[in-house]
Amino acid sequence: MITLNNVSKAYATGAPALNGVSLHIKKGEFVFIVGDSGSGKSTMIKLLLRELVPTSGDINVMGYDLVRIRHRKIPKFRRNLGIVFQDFRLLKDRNVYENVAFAQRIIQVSNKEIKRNVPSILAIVGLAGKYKAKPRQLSGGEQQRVAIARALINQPSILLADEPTGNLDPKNSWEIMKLLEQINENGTTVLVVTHNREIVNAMQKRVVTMKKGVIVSDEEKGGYIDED
Ligand SMILES: Nc1ncnc2c1ncn2[C@@H]1O[C@H](COP(=O)(O)OP(=O)(O)OP(=O)(O)O)[C@@H](O)[C@H]1O
Repeated sequence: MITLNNVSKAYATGAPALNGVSLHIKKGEFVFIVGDSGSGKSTMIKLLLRELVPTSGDINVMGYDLVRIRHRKIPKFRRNLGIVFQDFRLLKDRNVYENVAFAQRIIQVSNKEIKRNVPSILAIVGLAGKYKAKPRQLSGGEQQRVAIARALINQPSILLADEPTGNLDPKNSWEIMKLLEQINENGTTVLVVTHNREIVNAMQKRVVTMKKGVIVSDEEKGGYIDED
């Protein structure tokens, strides 16, 4: 489903952000990517989204060769991916329903289908009663649920979450992680970049640890490795 083969990425300045990274993630896995600030986690996410191209090495996601993919095929490739960020990135002047529906309008789903799909995804994320609310009327945890609904509405095979609990308190963080786990149990491959040590240790999932652009450990049912 996701294969990185000896991938390096150097920016114009500084040491390479990724340096010879190889990683294979199978369909249906739940994987945490952890590591210090600057270890290369965001760079890896950007490479998987094809926002960046590696300096060397190969990346294959869902059968797409992301080094050689043609530009016009990138939007279609990205439909396989849902993405959630630390800062939610909701449309502030639109209500919950519209924030989620928007992702379907972009790919020209009919209004009739949108009216069926949006309530059903809002029920899955536990927001059925809040469809008229604007983002500012919601808690951080609720806003992240809207973002997750938006990421899932087009039924991606892979969900990428970049620090999804970075702005949340422990209770909401835990609820969001449980929701991601449930989504994974329903068949979506889930990758979560996080600094949340307690959650990583408690969840007993695969943990890939990065340091200075290399993978220093990759463990099934792993934990958060302390620095030094
Ligand atoms: N656009 C850029 N130009 C130059 N260097 C960059 C750029 N983006 C990232 N870097 C550098 O690449 C390295 C890896 O950065 P990256 O953002 O991937 O780390 P990270 O693990 O996601 O960090 P954080 O946890 O703080 O988000 C860092 O040394 C960073 O300074």
